[in-house]
Amino acid sequence: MPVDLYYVPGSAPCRAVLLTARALNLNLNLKLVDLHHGEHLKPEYLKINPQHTVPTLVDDGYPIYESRAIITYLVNKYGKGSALYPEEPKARALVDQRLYFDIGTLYQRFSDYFYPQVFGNAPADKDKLAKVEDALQLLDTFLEGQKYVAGPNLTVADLSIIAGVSSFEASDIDFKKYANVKRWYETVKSTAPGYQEANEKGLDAFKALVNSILKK
Ligand SMILES: N[C@@H](CCC(=O)N[C@@H](CS)C(=O)NCC(=O)O)C(=O)O
Repeated sequence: MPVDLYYVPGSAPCRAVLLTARALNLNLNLKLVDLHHGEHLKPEYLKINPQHTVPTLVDDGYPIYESRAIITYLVNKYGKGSALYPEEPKARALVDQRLYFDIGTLYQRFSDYFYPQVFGNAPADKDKLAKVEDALQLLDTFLEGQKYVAGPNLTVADLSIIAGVSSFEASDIDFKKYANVKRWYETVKSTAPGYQEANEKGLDAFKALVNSILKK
């Protein structure tokens, strides 16, 4: 039974899933969703994901959405014993903490700051920018003396966070001024399996979309 992934190449949460699949050497059956034409709002799609988001994974008929739930599921199911999502409770708790920091703080604050400018024609809000900078400072602190965001090994937390932080490249946020973040970014780029194919390609599509909108 194939594992289907409903996705959009430019989407950061979709890129996190593609990176995880590559790290697990797992082939996904990719199904492009045309958000622009509202394919995600059609009854067939709402049946598998009422939240109408990408990514959505369908494994043997079982749908899972929310990228961080998908990537941890993939390691649980297809990467038994993998360091990508360690089983030891404390090590796992640290990975989970980073994933929740990502969804609730880091990527959330970036979305609050940047997407109204891109998709809502809103002016840049300096208070929102200060919150993003505060989150980047926290990430920098987490990375002090650590190779990866949850310790010495690459984990799904790195894959989720790099998919989001790489999207910052489309904005005016200079995340490379945080020395630990800059070093970590280069490390993950060069050590995450299939990084170029799984993240960089979609990131280029995202940047092109942002540029085309902001130039109008
Ligand atoms: N927290 C979700 C966010 C997913 C999300 O918002 N995806 C966007 C594309 S990047 C989407 O599907 N937007 C369409 C919609 O919400 O209707 C995840 O990580 O999967």
